[in-house]
Amino acid sequence: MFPRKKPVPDNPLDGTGEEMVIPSYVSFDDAAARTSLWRMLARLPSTVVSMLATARATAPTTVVVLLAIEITSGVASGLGLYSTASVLRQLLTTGPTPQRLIAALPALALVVTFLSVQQLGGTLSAYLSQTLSARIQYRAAQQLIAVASHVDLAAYDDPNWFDGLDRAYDSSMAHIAGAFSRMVTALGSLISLLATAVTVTALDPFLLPALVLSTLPASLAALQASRLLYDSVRRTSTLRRRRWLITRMIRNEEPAAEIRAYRAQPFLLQELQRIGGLLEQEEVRLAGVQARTTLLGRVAGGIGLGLAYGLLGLFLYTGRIPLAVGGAALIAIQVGRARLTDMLLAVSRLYEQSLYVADYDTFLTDAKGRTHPGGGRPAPTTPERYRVEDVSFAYPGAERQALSHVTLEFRRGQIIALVGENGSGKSTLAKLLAGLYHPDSGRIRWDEVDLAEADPNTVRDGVAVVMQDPIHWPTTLRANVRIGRIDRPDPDDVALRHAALASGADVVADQLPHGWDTMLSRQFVNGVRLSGGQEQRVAIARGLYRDADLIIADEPTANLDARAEAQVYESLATLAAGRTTILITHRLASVHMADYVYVLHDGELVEEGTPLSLIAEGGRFAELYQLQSRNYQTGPVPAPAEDGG
Ligand SMILES: Nc1ncnc2c1ncn2[C@@H]1O[C@H](COP(=O)(O)OP(=O)(O)OP(=O)(O)O)[C@@H](O)[C@H]1O
Repeated sequence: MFPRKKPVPDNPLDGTGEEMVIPSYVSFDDAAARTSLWRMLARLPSTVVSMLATARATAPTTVVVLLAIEITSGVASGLGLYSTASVLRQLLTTGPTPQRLIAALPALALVVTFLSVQQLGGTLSAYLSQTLSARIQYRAAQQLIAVASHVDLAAYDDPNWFDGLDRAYDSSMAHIAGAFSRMVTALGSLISLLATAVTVTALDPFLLPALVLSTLPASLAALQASRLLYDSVRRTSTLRRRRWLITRMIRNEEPAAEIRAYRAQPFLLQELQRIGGLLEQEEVRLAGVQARTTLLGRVAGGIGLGLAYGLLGLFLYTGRIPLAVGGAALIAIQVGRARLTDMLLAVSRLYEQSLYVADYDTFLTDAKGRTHPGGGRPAPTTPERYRVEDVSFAYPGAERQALSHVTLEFRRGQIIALVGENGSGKSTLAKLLAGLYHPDSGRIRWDEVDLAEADPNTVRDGVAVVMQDPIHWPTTLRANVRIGRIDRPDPDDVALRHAALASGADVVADQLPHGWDTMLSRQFVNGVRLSGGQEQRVAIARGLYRDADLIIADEPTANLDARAEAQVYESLATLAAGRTTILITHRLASVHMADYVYVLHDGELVEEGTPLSLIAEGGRFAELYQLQSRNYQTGPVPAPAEDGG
């Protein structure tokens, strides 16, 4: 069992131990994973229906052909068995051997024919089921990614979301296709089994229980072993994701320098070892319980088989069945056992995979619940007023509020600066203003439209965000800027060059070996890696190319040199005309370009006013401003002479 107590964090990378606890999101499914065998079997029909529906949506004709083939080969196997019994009957009657052989020939021909049909059907069915499985797998993975890419940003603050996503992705890639193949196998075996059961019953109805007795226990044990495996996979999913994150840090280019500079390898390796140890412990535990379960099943199966043969012997001894029928019954029992074993093993695998398919379905439902349904009032295209009304907001799962009762307002055309110390809530407020999150209480309005009721797509259309840590798309420089508004027609690159000029990205393009067509990722041939400042210029160009009414620039010049910074502020000032600009910055000198400043502290709005009035007031802003400007007045710059000369 995993420890449920928090371990003592002796490693800086130690988590709280929470990853060892089953997340609340999975508690329902976890309960399902611990359910009884009978409830487990009861869920199979819904899986079969869901798989058939997926398969029909993917390739309807193939599904029908596949089912027809399975039914044909199942019936052929039953008839083959019946013909085998006829052959035996002919061979075991009295009379000269050559005559008996000749008499058995027609039945023998039937056996060969039916077995050939069965073999041919099996081959065709395997081929069709494999191709269909591959198509189902790609379709499921595509659907999953499409749904995930549209969920609201808030999902990404919830660790359970990542667990669900990882599990569903693994399921869609590995198990959905497998579940379909298993279902075909189970269906084929079931049809064959029914045909065998009919044959056995035709020979003697009392032989049927013997058949069931000899197979059922081992198959039930297989089902139980599958359930145990699934339970274990669920319990370790967060842990495996953590291992994956750490190995990804070691594999990726970006953290490589810092890991080495800080010599952080021992910490990472120690953490990997810790996780590996826990997973190993779980594997050993699982192997033990699975082995016990399988052994019990086999012992019970052995007893069942003994009883079956005993029953057959009794029938022969008492003369209930003749020797010929006994021989045929022996073969039928063996064939029937093989069919039942095939079917129950396929069902056990199908059951196991049905749990993963359920994960996938649960994830899709969960993701839809986390996605704005679309629609709503269209946001105004050129709002005159933006209002934040008594807004409070805490990130999902966070104990502290990131914003508390914030009220402010600004008009179109203004440049608004949001300032405050680290963690004061500036970026959060900007994200709420952009409609990326919604307040827990209070409202954000563009004119009269409450963003919580607005169509998110129209809100997005009205905002250009230059993020603090912008994405670097692994594509060309040109596409990196154009992605700002991918559907904007710009045949002669006029808008592109305009945005580039204003942001300084034109200089970046001039410095690159293939100009605008340079690939911005070293993981591709001829790709390059930009410097932090160059990346920032490209991100600003992307924001400007978006040509939106509200520009949110979150620390847009943090990585820029002094000249580029001056250029960006100049451009922002020019672009601000007729638009609204929200500037988040720690460079308080640049705040002078703002019309109005809001100062946040611990999520609360503590000061507001024009830059000059705030400096004059001598409050928090003035204090931060003085602290920063002192850096420019000391050091190498000589203090002014006392006489003022
Ligand atoms: N995605 C998130 N999930 C949970 N908490 C978050 C998230 N983003 C920010 N926070 C928390 O919200 C608070 C406000 O963060 P925010 O990023 O808005 O501050 P900021 O003023 O922009 O800081 P900085 O100047 O460092 O960029 C902080 O306590 C931060 O830890």
